[in-house]
Amino acid sequence: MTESVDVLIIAPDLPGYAHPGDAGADLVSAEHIVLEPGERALIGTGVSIALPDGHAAFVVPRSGLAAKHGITVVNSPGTVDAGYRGEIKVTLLNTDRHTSFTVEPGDRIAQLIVMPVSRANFIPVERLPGSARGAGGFGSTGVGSLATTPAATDPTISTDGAAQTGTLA
Ligand SMILES: O=c1ccn([C@H]2C[C@H](O)[C@@H](COP(=O)(O)OP(=O)(O)OP(=O)(O)O)O2)c(=O)[nH]1
Ligand SMILES: [Mg+2]
Repeated sequence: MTESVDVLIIAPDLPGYAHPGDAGADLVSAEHIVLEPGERALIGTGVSIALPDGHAAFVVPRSGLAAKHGITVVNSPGTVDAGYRGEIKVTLLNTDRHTSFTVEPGDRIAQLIVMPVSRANFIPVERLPGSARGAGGFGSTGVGSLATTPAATDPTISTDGAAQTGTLA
């Protein structure tokens, strides 16, 4: 954890970090809502913020709700832009196939992570510089256990020809 930043906020209750060093501050629901199995809803938090320039906040699921109830955030991580002054809302989804999930006002439904972000200057080029990974992705190093992955056990084995040339047309 690096330095803290000042975030201006309008909220009935301030989002809270449960422990020192936590990255996520819990967001609570401002609404009562019942999510049927497979149902999603856009839920208000009553929170509006002004982030410092060069920062964004990300709305991410709580692992406890995910593991115990199958509750997640549809667009995770939801991106809150520094210039956004509206209410932060959470697109909660009940992935459980059998059990509904009830949200009450004050329930902690997601968490907010404030991060520095870079703005990119997108520079058009004909070729990209080479890299060890090259164009390998989407399981190119094997799926699952590292022990059964040739590329992980023998670094001299390349799993993708593009990684040798290191260029993309
Ligand atoms: O989980 C989220 C995601 C976004 N927002 C707010 C803050 C963000 O700055 C704004 C726009 O989000 P995004 O850019 O992801 O949505 P969009 O569909 O591209 O909408 P827009 O056209 O307004 O940019 O909505 C939330 O409150 N919760
Ligand atoms: Mg947008």
